Amino acid sequence: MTNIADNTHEHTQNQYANNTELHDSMCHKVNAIENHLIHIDDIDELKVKLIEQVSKLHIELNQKQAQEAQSIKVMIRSFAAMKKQMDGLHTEIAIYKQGLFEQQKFNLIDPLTQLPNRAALEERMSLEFRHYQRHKQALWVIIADIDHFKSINDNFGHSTGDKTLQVISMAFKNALNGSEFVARFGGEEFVLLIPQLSVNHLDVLLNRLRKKIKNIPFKFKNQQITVTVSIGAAKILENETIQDTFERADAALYRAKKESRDKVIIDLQTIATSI
Ligand SMILES: Nc1nc2c(ncn2[C@@H]2O[C@H](COP(=O)(O)OP(=O)(O)OP(=O)(O)O)[C@@H](O)[C@H]2O)c(=O)[nH]1
Repeated sequence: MTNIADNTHEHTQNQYANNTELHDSMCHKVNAIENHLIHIDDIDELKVKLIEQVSKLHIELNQKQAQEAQSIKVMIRSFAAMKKQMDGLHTEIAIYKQGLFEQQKFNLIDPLTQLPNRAALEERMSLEFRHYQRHKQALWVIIADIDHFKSINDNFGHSTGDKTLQVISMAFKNALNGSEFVARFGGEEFVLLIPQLSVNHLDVLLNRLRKKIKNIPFKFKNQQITVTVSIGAAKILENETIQDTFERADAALYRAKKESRDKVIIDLQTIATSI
């Protein structure tokens, strides 16, 4: 693009210099005609001189016209080349934008489970928190953790562990509707954000999910294996941050692990404020 602009600029400057030269020369001839008209009395001599000057003027006028036509041609060519380059740039920008968008999406997805990752969760938590501040609708933070997952890795290998994570991720994903959200927080831990449910409904939903996972017929090395999850849940309270809610859900999960595993515990403070 810069090259085209530079060439066009150079051409225009040259044309301007040539035009100025032609213009001066034509003015000179017009002056000469005036002089002849004033100073030559003999009609025949005057006629000869005038014909001479006018024919020179004709030639220069033609040159001027040719130069102007050439300039217009150069301009049209430059604009066409610039437009082509602009179109190319637009295409490049669109491809670049698409790549950036894909990259951003890629950066927010956990490659193993295809669930949103921890970065995506943090984005979503901020969004849900702002929504909560505006509308004060119930918002649940739920942390689920696979029980004794280390023993699956230890007994059946890391890739079996990976497959287990994929299957359980699917179960989480399929149990939720469009307004609900699940992310792989890390390792064998998942975080769910669920809006608007009452304590009882949430309890039913989470226990249904827990049982569904427990009933998945895992078979490793010809051995039937039951995989369970422990779940802790907390509802956001007035005047707390979503990080506070997260901490309470984590404490509830800790209790579920400690009490028996394969269990759902809803944070006590949440229950007290919901009665
Ligand atoms: N296969 C596999 N294992 C993982 C991955 N991320 C974390 N882990 C394993 O998950 C296991 C988690 O073990 P722990 O934190 O002891 O938890 P646990 O065995 O589930 O025990 P509890 O949570 O107390 O029931 C560790 O062995 C990690 O190596 C992963 O992406 N793939």
